[in-house]
Amino acid sequence: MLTVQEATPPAAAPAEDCSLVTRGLTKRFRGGQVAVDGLDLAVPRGSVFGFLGPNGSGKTTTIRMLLGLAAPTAGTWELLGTPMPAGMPAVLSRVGALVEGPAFYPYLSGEANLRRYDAADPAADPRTASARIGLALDRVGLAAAARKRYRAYSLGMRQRLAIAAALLGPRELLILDEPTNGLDPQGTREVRGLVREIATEGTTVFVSSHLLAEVEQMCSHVAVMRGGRLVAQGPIADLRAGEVARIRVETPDTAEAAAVLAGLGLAGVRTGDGEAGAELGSAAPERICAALVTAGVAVRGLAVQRPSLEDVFVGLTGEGFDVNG
Ligand SMILES: Nc1ncnc2c1ncn2[C@@H]1O[C@H](COP(=O)(O)OP(=O)(O)OP(=O)(O)O)[C@@H](O)[C@H]1O
Repeated sequence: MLTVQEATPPAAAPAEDCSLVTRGLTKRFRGGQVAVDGLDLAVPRGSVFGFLGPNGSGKTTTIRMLLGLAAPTAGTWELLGTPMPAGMPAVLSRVGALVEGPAFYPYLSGEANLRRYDAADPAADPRTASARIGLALDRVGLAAAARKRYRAYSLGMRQRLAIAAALLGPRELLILDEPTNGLDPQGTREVRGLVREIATEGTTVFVSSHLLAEVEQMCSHVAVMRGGRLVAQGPIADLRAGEVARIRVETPDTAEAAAVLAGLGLAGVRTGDGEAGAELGSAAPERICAALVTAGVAVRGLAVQRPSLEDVFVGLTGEGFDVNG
């Protein structure tokens, strides 16, 4: 169920079914600024979980805390069912992460760059490095370009290589901070497709974004941040279930049209300049059209309007969501 934190306790899947759980996670920076405020996240195993919020809403700070790169001021968290930070050494090899873009050498090939990354991991067995690197390149679709120099890679290829670096070794959880930031539309499509593919292989993906449309296309679940606080989280399908479609009739006969809509038992009947509308509910648009025409209403246009996910967020949070951050 989708929950709005102000109204109900936070959602969600029971902790044992989750790859990532936080309870009251808080970060107050020196100087007093609270960047993350009492965050309760529950990321179901196997989900593609969008961590959505405008720039500055606390996403990167949260991700840095999850990975042990910043210490929380308060709260607890678990990765793969293991309490952190105590379990970090045991769990980190099962978690891939892309936080600040990894630095790659422009004059080395993608493969040689990954070799350097792999060699820096003390847990990785050097005898199996080639197989591991080959598999990671294959998973991100760069096998054919493995020998190409990094500087000849497109933006999308560069980001896919960064994801390959996070996928050196089998991962149960992948944490990606704004993986499409700075990419052109083609690169964005490539990375989105890759994230979906990784998820179908059973890896839970936790991915931050400030783009609502992107999360909508890529994710099964979403959590919405605003000003360091969680305002909603749950499956996107539940968000959709909360949408109320409306029927809109363009007509000079607004009063008559409104009377017909009310007569059909539709809720939320409203009239405006040259139009009348109502909530569609389970009514069939063609029946509404027929009823209007039978009643002598001059129908100039008829449309079913389904609110965007952004409209749903506005309804849930009582404020707008700036999709461009
Ligand atoms: N080291 C720091 N010291 C003080 N304030 C910080 C520090 N790091 C982040 N902040 C502040 O904390 C808030 C949350 O920042 P954060 O980077 O986590 O947000 P974000 O949602 O990831 O945004 P972006 O996508 O722009 O990185 C911002 O107001 C930011 O200025």
